[in-house]
Amino acid sequence: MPTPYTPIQDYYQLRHTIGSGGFAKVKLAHHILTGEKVAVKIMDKAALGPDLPRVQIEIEAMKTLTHQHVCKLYQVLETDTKIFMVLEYCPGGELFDYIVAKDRLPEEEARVFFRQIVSAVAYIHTEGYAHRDLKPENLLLDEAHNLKLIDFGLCAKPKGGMDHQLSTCCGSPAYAAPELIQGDEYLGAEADVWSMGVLLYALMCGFLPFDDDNVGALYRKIRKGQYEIPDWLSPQSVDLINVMLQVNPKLRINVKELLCHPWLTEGLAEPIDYRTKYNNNNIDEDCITEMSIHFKKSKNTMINIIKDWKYDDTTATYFLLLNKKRRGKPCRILVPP
Ligand SMILES: COc1cc(O)cc(Nc2ccc(C(=O)Nc3ccccc3)c(OCCC[NH3+])c2)c1
Repeated sequence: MPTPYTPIQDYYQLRHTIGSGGFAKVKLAHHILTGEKVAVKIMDKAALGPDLPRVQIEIEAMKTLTHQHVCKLYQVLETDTKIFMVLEYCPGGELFDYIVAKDRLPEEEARVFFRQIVSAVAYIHTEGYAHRDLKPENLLLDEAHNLKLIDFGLCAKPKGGMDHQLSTCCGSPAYAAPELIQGDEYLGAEADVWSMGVLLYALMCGFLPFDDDNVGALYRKIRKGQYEIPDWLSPQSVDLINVMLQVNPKLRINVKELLCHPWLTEGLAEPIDYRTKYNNNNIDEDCITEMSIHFKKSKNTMINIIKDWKYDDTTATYFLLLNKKRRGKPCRILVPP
């Protein structure tokens, strides 16, 4: 049965499936104009049902988040029955599988990864978002072995800002903060710090601080906040885990303090730089030139079209050309104008 025509094929050559989850599957694809590889997350609207609004929330979040450690959204296409999210290609797979394969990570390697995780989370918090589902499965490795945060399906942008209390319980139990599973009102940013504490523990230990097959028993352990400290952990790392896994969110370290914790800044002259390396306000010259030739527009017109950020093929072509340039490849469109 040939795949029914979808507009996605005007812009991408779809390849094999690289992942499938609840109501989505992810396929490898090539962007026709630039030749760049991407991941296309394909969702069936009917199957999404009541979860459809979560996808809209994620797409709106992804449109404002551009950061070196957040998986980039390039384009969104919608048909009557499907939603396509064209995403940054992360061939290194999940951090979860990487930890399992190595049993646990040496402290130095865990520190490099954790700096990337903290910078991604600090960035999304400054943009007003909490992720709320931080876990190794939601951190992918790109081809340069850098981490990319994915899956903002549970993220929240509280209307009243990051100090506004949230109440919906979500995310994976083993990484969920006590106040979140307690059903109390909670701050997304504080809950994300707890999840990062569980993540750091998993990175350096290879197992979870709170674990139990019985969910009730697991919740009790999380609320007690007691966990084993293996003898291979250094005193500094134990201190950091301790201040992140504080049951009382008001006693828990916050992201700003996290960025200058001694364990994280070891060997550095200043706190972790979490700012994005992208600047969507000054459009890259080489990309404008290439695109204005291909699309037969003046440079000024091309700049204004790009600055609409419609997340159509123009947005995708711009970011993918920028990616090519960053990887030292020629900033060229492969198809004749
Ligand atoms: C914002 O970024 C998002 C949001 C979201 O909802 C889902 C994803 N999921 C992704 C993105 C990229 C890949 C990927 O590139 N995978 C891959 C590529 C080549 C070889 C192997 C894997 C992705 O993979 C899903 C399977 C990973 N276990 C999911 C990003």
